[in-house]
Amino acid sequence: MAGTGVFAEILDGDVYMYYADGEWKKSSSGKTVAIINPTTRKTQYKVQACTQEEVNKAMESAKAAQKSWAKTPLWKRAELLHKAAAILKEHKAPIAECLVKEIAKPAKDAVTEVVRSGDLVSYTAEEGVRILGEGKFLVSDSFPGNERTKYCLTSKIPLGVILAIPPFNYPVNLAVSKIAPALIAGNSLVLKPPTQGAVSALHMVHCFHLAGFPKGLISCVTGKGSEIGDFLTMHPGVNCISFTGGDTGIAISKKAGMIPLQMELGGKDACIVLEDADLDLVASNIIKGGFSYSGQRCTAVKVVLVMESVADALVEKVKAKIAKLTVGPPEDDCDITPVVSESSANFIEGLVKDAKEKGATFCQDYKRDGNLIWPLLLDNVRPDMRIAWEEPFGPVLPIIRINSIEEGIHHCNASNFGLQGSVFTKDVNKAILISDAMETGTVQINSAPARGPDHFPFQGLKDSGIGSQGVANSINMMTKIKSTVINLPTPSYTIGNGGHSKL
Ligand SMILES: NC(=O)c1ccc[n+]([C@@H]2O[C@H](COP(=O)([O-])OP(=O)(O)OC[C@H]3O[C@@H](n4cnc5c(N)ncnc54)[C@H](O)[C@@H]3O)[C@@H](O)[C@H]2O)c1
Repeated sequence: MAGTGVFAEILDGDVYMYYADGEWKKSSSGKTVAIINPTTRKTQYKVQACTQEEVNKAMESAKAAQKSWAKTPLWKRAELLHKAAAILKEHKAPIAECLVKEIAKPAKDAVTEVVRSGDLVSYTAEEGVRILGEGKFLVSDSFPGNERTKYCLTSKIPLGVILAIPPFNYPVNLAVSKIAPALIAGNSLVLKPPTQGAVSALHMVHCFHLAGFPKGLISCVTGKGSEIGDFLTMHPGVNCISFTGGDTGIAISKKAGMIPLQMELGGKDACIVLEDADLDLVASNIIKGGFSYSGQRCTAVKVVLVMESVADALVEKVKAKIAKLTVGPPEDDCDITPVVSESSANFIEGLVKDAKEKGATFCQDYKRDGNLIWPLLLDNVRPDMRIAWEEPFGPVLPIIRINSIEEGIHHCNASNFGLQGSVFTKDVNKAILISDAMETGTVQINSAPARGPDHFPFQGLKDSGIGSQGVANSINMMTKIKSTVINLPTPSYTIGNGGHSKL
């Protein structure tokens, strides 16, 4: 159970402690932040509201710890990461329980998130020893005007202290996807978990603690993003920010100093359906893509752009599948569970009302109880409706009927987002042309958008982000190239098998 067994150490009374300098600590603020269970809408957990002074201390120890960590052999760093991964997987049940209670993630998906996170940590350790185990050797005579008088040795060096800020919807997976690459590359890390999801993240951090990482190397400071957020992101001790979330990321990018940024932000992933598409395949992908975790995924299908001639048939198939979705608490492993907060539910309701006023066709009755919103398909959505452009982050999916492929591409590209998109057709040549025309970081052919598998590159264009994620990309992003150039007094060439060089 959460907060018991090995995790009893992270709890003080009924308040979860924050982690810094290798220890679980109470904040001197005396204040706590309540974590509301989205299902019961009552306080489920409490975490420390850290002060700016405590953030400063965490930054200082991160800086000190990084210096010796960077001198720790790569294989030893990898070994510790493998150990943390195993501990994480061993304790999947209590961590999954937190995900169920804090963010209403369906029980089975919650377990999957923890196991996937353990796998991600191990994979990153392995990928890291290969990527970081290689450098480059360049010779100068390939560039015009140069003789072979310079040998350039390059290797990848750490950046320093990485600030990691994940969102609520994958508080464990999107935290380890920053922690593991940072650590394998020789960086230290300060984690600011989302409020909803903080306790899952603290349990996950304890697994790293139990693995025996040096003190100060990882810390986890809790508190309101609005209170310590700016202080963290503008902190002079931070050498790189890896952020996943919504528009907050755009504001952070503008405020952050001259440091590398990895920003994975919102999306409005379009699903373009051509006349020759396998409609059963499309319908099941729309259900999986649009409604799993109640639509609260960055890569959820967020708008369907379907050719008019097949729209009626597709809508019928999707409606039939929606009717089979179970709606209820995450503990019962329902398909549709309460959305993360009341304000999120209110926002979704605002989009639904706007669509109603402007004449969208409701394929089901709109139904809401607290934070629980029943799955809703809105047909005949038009570009003047907010739902055509905004990210509901809930189980509401708009369908826009199109009369040409160009119309679909135009709608996709008119969005300020450019995370992923998908195209359904049996004509692979058309699919490639459409993929090239869509201004998104990834296009899925004949499948719903998805971030995984976690070693695939993952990136957004436009307001959807800066940089690229995925195991290898994150490792590279959290390093910098360092060169050492050996200068020879005279050119030196090797002849190989042909004879002896004249010395
Ligand atoms: N592209 C991706 O990889 C990806 C993945 C998952 C979610 N998302 C996006 O995340 C959003 C949903 O997540 P959310 O509601 O947690 O996003 P959010 O932007 O509200 O919050 C993200 C994180 O930022 C923190 N934060 C808030 N204010 C801050 C500040 N001033 N300074 C520093 N940190 C601050 C939050 O506490 C949280 O940890 C959606 O828009 C979704 O599309 C994107």
